[in-house]
Amino acid sequence: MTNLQQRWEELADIKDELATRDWFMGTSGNLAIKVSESPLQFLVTASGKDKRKRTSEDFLLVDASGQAVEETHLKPSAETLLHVEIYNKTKAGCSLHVHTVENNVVSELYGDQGEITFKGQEIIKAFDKWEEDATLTIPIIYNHAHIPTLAREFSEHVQEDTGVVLIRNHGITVWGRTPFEAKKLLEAAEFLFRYQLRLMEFTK
Ligand SMILES: CSCCC(=O)C(=O)COP(=O)(O)O
Ligand SMILES: [Zn+2]
Repeated sequence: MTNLQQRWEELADIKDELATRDWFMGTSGNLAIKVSESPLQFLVTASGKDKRKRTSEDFLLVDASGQAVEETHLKPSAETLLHVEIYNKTKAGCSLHVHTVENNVVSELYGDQGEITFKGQEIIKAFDKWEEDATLTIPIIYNHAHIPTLAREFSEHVQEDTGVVLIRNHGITVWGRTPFEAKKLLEAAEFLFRYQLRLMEFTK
């Protein structure tokens, strides 16, 4: 199997797994995995597809500016520019974007603050924060319809090889050095969002 095929299968497996969680409602969401460093090329989901289906047209290879590397009728995800920022600025190997009801509600509740901070939660360790009083702050950015503008604002929060950003009333984007790490961060963030919403039900 070539490197490209291996990365394809890896991303397809993650897509299947996130699909079992019902995290691709209404064709939402997009995923990417780095294939080569120099030149920078990554696989990204084709736009507008039902990401619950596994097909030979699920992904296409794009370059450092998000353009398809080869002639294809497939369109890269409408949000490819966000993945472009991640791979150009960090050593991340995988980036995942999903819309869930929980991440949308949390982003709306805390959107005016521009961030949400979690503390006293064991699962914060998933973000490599091991101190007893560790806090995790997730930025929340405005959902600009103009994707280059969205990508520019998103880019301000892309500083490390791992990260997580909420886009208000839109969804979450996470990235990690490996697909395993990106998925771990996504699951941990969604756990925290569910916890927060559940807790609020009892503290009204
Ligand atoms: C119907 S969801 C609207 C677009 C979006 O936010 C998304 O995540 C999916 O867009 P893509 O072009 O990647 O399919
Ligand atoms: Zn989206």
